[in-house]
Amino acid sequence: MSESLTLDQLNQIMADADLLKSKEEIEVALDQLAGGITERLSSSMPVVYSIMNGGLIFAGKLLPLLSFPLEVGYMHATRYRGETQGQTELQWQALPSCPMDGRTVLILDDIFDEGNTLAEVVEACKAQGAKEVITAVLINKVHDRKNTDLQVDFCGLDVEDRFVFGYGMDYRGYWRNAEGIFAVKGL
Ligand SMILES: O=P(O)(O)OC[C@H]1O[C@H](OP(=O)(O)OP(=O)(O)O)[C@H](O)[C@@H]1O
Ligand code: HPA
Repeated sequence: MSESLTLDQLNQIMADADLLKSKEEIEVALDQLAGGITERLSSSMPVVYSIMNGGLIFAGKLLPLLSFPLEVGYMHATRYRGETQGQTELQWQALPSCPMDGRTVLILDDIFDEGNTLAEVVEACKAQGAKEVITAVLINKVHDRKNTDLQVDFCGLDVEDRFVFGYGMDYRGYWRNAEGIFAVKGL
């Protein structure tokens, strides 16, 4: 575990960060995502899972834009655990909170980076009997280090290959609340 950060250091991280996507750009992307998801799933009565913690804000912003019947659940799977490098092993801190047997499942997560998290979550949902598993992410990080062949069904925005925070994504546990997508200086 890396050393904890002080208030001054955390404020400096924000002051030095580069804004990659503004609130306005994200809102446009959310509207487009909602349109596509509605077209595909409005007759499916899906159960929509957000992957905690990162998926929290994405889900909170997207769900009110979907005006069709759905159920909401959560699961908590973590690979980075407050660090800037992912671990090989995905740690489940909360298993899916509602039954998915025979259901259409929509998984919401903040970022598709190396892809391990979403790939493993999709497999877990299939193993639990989901009829189909659809994935949506706010951000896809563009690089050639994807560890999976999984193709995300719905993606809001592409970002460059830097460590990002905001809109649910953390820098060492902090700044998930930042209203925009920022890249940490030097990372
Ligand atoms: O595509 P990958 O390289 O697997 O990374 C993406 C995952 O990493 C982050 O979760 P994290 O493990 O940091 O847990 P958290 O959501 O609790 O912060 C993020 O929320 C995604 O779930
Ligand atoms: O760039 C990132 N930022 C925050 N969390 C993440 N999880 C995977 N990649 C990232």
